[in-house]
Amino acid sequence: MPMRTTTPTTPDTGVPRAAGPVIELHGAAFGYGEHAVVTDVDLTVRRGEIVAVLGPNGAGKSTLMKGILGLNEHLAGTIRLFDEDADVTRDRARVGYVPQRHTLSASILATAEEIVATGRLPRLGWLGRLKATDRQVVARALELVGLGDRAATEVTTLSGGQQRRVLIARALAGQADVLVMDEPTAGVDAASQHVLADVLARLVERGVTMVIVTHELGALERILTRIVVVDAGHVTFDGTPHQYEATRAAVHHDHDAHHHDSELADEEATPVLPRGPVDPSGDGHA
Ligand SMILES: Nc1ncnc2c1ncn2[C@@H]1O[C@H](COP(=O)(O)OP(=O)(O)OP(=O)(O)O)[C@@H](O)[C@H]1O
Repeated sequence: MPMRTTTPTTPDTGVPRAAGPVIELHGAAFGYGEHAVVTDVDLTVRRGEIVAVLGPNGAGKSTLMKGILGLNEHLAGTIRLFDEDADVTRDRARVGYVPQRHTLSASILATAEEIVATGRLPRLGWLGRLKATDRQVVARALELVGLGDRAATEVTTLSGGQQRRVLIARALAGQADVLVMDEPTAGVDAASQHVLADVLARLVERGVTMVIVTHELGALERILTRIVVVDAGHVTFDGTPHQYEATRAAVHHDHDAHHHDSELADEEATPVLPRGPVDPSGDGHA
């Protein structure tokens, strides 16, 4: 995995100024069949960024992530991965997917090690056999998420937070440069959220880029470099956590000024934000 560079960083995000784009969407639309769910998406994620994707239920967050991964219909615009047209990228395994935990069905009888080993499949030859080096990669991935001592444990007997870490290790075993995660902290208690955030922080130090769909920032907040809000199929905000907080504060201030004793104040966890700055690197290149 690539190491973090010593290139000068922007004070606001810590992301190297010259970090190249790993995901670039321009005017992109994704959906199912011919029905577009998210449209007009312009989004650039640079190496080393940790981007949270927020938004209400049904806003299109998962649809956008699946679009990046090539798992649904690409209906308009362009997608580039690692500076290559996504349709011709040979190495899609460089983008790892950590799905929601319920993909680990209770009926699966497999150890943590066996689940993580499936992450090697895109990297195996046509015989599909794990070699000694593959086993080492699997063991390292389990160690990296703090489950080195649980390799032989049945996944269904692990806690929710540990199962999520198994899924992260599976994506790491594919030696992904970018991890796209769907709700890694949902339903996980505060203490386990902090363990997960520590695991993700360790990955950041190794230069992994992350795009994380989440309903609430929680323990992830301290590791984020950027926040994107999706609402009703559109990106409605894209900026640093600092800019996000400032915008939220302004929205609430405005809201409170108009609804002093209204019950509406708590109605929406993610307020509809005006479109924010789209260039968190501050170098003029979105
Ligand atoms: N496989 C599918 N086929 C058809 N429509 C789908 C499919 N998956 C999602 N949708 C529709 O796309 C819209 C957006 O759903 P999506 O799951 O992307 O939202 P989300 O923001 O991730 O929501 P949540 O926070 O609840 O997970 C919804 O109207 C949903 O019904």
